[in-house]
Amino acid sequence: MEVTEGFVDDAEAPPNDVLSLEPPEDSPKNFAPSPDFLWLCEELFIRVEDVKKQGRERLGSKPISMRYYDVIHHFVKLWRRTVGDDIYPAFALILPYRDRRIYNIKDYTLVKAVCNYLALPKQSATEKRLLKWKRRATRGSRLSNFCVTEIKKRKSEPSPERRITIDKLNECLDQLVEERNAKGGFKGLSESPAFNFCLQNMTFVELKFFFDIILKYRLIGGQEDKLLSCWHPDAPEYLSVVSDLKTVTKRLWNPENRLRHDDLSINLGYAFVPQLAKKVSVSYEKICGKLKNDFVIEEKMDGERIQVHYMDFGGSVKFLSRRGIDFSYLYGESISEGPVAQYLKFNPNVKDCVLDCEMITYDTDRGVVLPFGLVKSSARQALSMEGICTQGYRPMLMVLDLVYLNGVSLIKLPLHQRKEYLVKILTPFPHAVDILSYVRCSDQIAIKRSLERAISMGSEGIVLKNFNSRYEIGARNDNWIKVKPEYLEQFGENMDLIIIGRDPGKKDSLMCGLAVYENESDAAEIKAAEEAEIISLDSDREEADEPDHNKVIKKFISFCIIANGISQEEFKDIDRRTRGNWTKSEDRLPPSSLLEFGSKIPEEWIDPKKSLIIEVKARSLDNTESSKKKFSAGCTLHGGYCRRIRDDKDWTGCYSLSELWRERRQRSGTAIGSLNKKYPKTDKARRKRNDIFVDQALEMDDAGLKSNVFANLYFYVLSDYIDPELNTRITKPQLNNLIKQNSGMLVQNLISKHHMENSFRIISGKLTGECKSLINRGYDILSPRWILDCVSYGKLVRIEPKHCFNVSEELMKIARERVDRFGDSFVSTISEQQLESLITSNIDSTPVTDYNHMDRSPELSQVPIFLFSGRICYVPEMFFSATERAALLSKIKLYGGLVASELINCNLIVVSMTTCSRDPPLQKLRESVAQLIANFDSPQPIPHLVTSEWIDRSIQENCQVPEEDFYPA
Ligand SMILES: Nc1ncnc2c1ncn2[C@@H]1O[C@H](COP(=O)(O)OP(=O)(O)OP(=O)(O)O)[C@@H](O)[C@H]1O
Ligand SMILES: [Mg+2]
Ligand SMILES: [Mg+2]
Repeated sequence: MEVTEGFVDDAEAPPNDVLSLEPPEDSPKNFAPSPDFLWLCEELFIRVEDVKKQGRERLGSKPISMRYYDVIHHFVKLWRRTVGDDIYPAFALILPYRDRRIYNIKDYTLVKAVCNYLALPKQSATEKRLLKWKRRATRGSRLSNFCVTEIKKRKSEPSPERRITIDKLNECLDQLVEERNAKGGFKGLSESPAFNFCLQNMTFVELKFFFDIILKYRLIGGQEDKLLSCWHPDAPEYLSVVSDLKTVTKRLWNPENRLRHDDLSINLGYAFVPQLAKKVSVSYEKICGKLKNDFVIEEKMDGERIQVHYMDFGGSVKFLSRRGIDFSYLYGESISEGPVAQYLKFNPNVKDCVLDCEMITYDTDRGVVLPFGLVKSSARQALSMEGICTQGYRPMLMVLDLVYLNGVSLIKLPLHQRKEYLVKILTPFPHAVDILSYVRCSDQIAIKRSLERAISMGSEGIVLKNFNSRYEIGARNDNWIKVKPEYLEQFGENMDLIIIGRDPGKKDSLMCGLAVYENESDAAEIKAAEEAEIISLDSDREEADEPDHNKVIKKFISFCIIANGISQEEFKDIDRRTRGNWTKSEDRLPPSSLLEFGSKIPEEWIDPKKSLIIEVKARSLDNTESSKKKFSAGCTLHGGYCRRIRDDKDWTGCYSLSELWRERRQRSGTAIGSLNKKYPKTDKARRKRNDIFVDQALEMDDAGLKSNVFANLYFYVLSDYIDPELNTRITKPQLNNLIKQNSGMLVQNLISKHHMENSFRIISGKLTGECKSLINRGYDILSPRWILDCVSYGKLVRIEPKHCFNVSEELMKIARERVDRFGDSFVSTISEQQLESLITSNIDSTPVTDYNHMDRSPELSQVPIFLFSGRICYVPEMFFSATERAALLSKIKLYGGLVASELINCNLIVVSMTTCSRDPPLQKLRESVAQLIANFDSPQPIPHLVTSEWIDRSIQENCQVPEEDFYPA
């Protein structure tokens, strides 16, 4: 069908009211001249401060939030009655951090400029005092107070003929932006005419708030939403869609005129928060149900989310990140230029439109789309126009959705219709602009097949979208579901954590935190707010633990320390971008309403709202008793690694406590805990994988041959065993098997009398009921550890404390004499696993008898020879020469890793560095990996696949680096 200008009007096209959604032409006007800035200070800022000062002590019976509301309501009414309908000039000053103007003024800059203005000598005592203002700060005091105090001492208050109006101040600020950002001619703040004009003409009261504004302080801290919703009930939500105060105030000035849901929508030229995909861990069947058995399946592309605003027939094009950062200078500002924009081939009748896309990287040398990992690292260095297309890479726009067309928002249309329109208006251009393909499906088999296919193609996963769903701005719900394989040796997805603390002495570690959402705020406040109709309460109970952009972050809590993966440049970058925002903990701790620590307190902390987000690779969760106390989250990450600074996210994008809990719940799933999740007992294929330990035990005993180690001994095995170092479960049948293979005899109960006391061993790793009663009857119970050690050493090892689960005093005494203070055996040779135990116990100073109950120690991974501990690597022969492979294997073993002989047994696959993602052997290998999940009805953990470079880099960095960055390209 030919596309005609009016095709959106066709019968099947959007309902008519969509067409009438053009923004109203009339814009708000003020009838009175601009009020004085002093008036704003007195009518709003000071009154808000007064409420804050009075605090929670009740004045009359009004709760504090009502008192704030009164002040704000009064101000808004006053503005409307005495000034007019355009409140933008005031909002820009009241909400400076929401204002787009960038001044680049930090504490330091301001202090220097003020001292300069006071004509103080360099490094004066005053200057030093001001720079250290935080030390003297009591709660609620700010740098602006201290600056004004110093000015007061030396200058008298000016009494200008005319006060500075709000408009005049805004002009000064505009000018300040220009001065501060002027290329080449950059001047210090003290030389700024705009700044000096304000200093000379403002009263002390005004000055204080002026300083706050240029420092982008939260002037009415916490009351922003009240202010916005007092002005217009839809303003808070609308601001979250358009992220621009000017747009909000221009559109929303008559409270009678409510936005329809659609208006919380796409605005040409302004970033909106894109719809996100939700991760669910349920069966494919349930997923189908959530998607109403009618959905499309797309590949999950790994790049950066980007939205294209195409305007004026391509005369102007904008590429916006989801935070509204404009990347048009990189990709092109109109269709006549730029590495991407010039390839946007739209039907000539398209005047304007908005596309939801993913920007990926295309390898021009080899003609492939780069797999994950490389995209990000290549994009990171390529933030200049020159950088972006050189070195054989180029950006490629993968279009996912069409959400706006010729003045009309399409978000109400069902997905399939948006997709149909998309292909009608846009012609792909090879390697530069493409439309993501999809298939329509209805059952779980399709999901499973697609996931298998994604794995065998080396892709990140798939995204499923309800065929008939509308586009929901900023939502993350069941209409878009992402399905990725789980990975072995990894805890959930990478987490985006907020930096909250650091120890400046230790240059290489950062404390990170989680967000806690406001699910239940203080009951009195909710009531007051409800009465005042200033917040709408979320009634959707089911989604209660679902964070989305509408939810408010209540506070942050400490979670972990990240010591790996942060390069020197990244440290400098973090430091530069947070300078001036750090507080020494010994001077002052953060209010616990903002940031909460456990027993571990960093030397310096930062307000999370002024901090940065890093993407952290999460290997496993440590919820030992000690970490429960150390971090306010009640657990911590073990082996976390910083993959990158997330420039595309701010503090609101922080991973949350509820997400962590969901992940934990899902991991614990059906069985007892995370250990079991990997190897559900019920499943055949799983059980096979579980043979790994047995294999190893046998392998150590020379090529898996049976031995006579247990000849003439009888065994009674009571329970499974969880190996504390490998985090692996060895089941009772496996233990029995191991005993049999090594010539031991099994008894099924104790009634059989045909054995002699001293040729009989009871084995248990758990205090079961039966075990208890046997202990009470005076039997010695040995740990399965003893079985494993005997098999490993190929002989009956002498009983040491670690082999004793519960034994008589006498036996324990003998056992103790066989080891030194740290439990190191005087007799047996030592395996790496055991050395690991020794070192752990040494560090923890755990009593020697406690081995069996020990957790894998986090400190351990810092010892280089345990770098790969827990890793079981499958190194397929076909990718290496014999010598190469032998070298690699010894490296793995040297650093504590194990080698598996079969794919099914491994938790990491290593191929050679020269392997190309399209090599047929690699494709076959990935197909085998895909087969691992073939018999399951929900996503299963699979091993990561890396090139041998991962081994080298891990050794070099002395920690396991992110696997996804070492995928064969
Ligand atoms: N077919 C697709 N449909 C929707 N989103 C896709 C698709 N392919 C890739 N994406 C990307 O996946 C992201 C959502 O996936 P996910 O929530 O796992 O985020 P992510 O890739 O980890 O990145 P982030 O942490 O930024 O959200 C989207 O923001 C988008 O950038
Ligand atoms: Mg992504
Ligand atoms: Mg993510």
